Amino acid sequence: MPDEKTFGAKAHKALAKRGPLCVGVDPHAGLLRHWGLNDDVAGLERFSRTMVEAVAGTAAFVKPQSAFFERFGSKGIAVLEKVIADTRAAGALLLLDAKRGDIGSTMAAYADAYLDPASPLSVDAVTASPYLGFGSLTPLFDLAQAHNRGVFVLVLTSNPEGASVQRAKLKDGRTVAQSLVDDIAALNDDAEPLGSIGAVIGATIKGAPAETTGSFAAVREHTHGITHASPQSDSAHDLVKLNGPILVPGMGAQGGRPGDLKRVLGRAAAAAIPSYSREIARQGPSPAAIKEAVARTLEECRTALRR
Ligand SMILES: O=C(O)c1cc(=O)[nH]c(=O)n1[C@@H]1O[C@H](COP(=O)(O)O)[C@@H](O)[C@H]1O
Repeated sequence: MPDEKTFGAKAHKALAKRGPLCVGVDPHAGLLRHWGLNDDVAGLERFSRTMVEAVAGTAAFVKPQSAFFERFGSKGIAVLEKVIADTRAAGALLLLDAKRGDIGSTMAAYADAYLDPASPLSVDAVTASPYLGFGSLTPLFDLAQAHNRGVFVLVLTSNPEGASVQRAKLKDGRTVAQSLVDDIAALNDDAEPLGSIGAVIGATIKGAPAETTGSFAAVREHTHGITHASPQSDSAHDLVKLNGPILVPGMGAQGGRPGDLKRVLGRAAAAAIPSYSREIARQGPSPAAIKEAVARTLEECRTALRR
């Protein structure tokens, strides 16, 4: 029986209603300059709140990147709190890109910061790094479940350096990335219509899932010098069982295109959340130009995912 209150159900509904798009709010110093703003707290606030005002009524998801706010200290965090409130009011789901990962006891404090409804930084879902071990994220998963929030676990990141860790092989022959997918799948288990634990898979990764290649070429291609390779292993990025939303960064500025969504995700592309930051923000500061870019990008993603 589907539980409509869970983050997975809300993400599923948002994808169906608003369409497959996440807009990142990444106030780079260069973008502030491009908008004619100073690289200070006032510039940060003007940029971020203009972005939210232009996109959060249309895009299903808005994803502020915490680092750009943190660099201004407490005043920057205060702006992030306003961004969170504005996004909520406009009806988009809030993903905070914080990429936290620590020992379990500290992870519990991160969970309180981002997923406890009483926190001023409380959001719908947060990104997390599993490289202290997937199990170290358990406090985050537990609080997410308790409060109907979500977690997006980094699996195959959009940067080329990620492959050296993520494509490395475990003793059982699976890649680290595949073991993460399997761990997430176990948490999402029989959730309907979608589990609340998501994966992050960059649009820029090379190769394709096992289901479309029928081989493990994808894994071999993306090794950047590391030798993997046994075709009999069951370790390509097989996403079919994931049963969770898939955040797909690397779109636009990093070279990912809507046509990459199906190439990278195969059948799991139905749960794709393509995410663009700089490509959309570069169209500013005119809110009308930002809105236009959102509408055009959403249509391109819709079309690519329909095919
Ligand atoms: O978790 C993320 O959002 C993320 C994961 C990843 O693999 N690659 C990646 O670029 N990101 C984030 O997505 C955003 C990409 O920004 P643009 O390249 O400007 O679209 C940045 O905020 C990154 O920190």
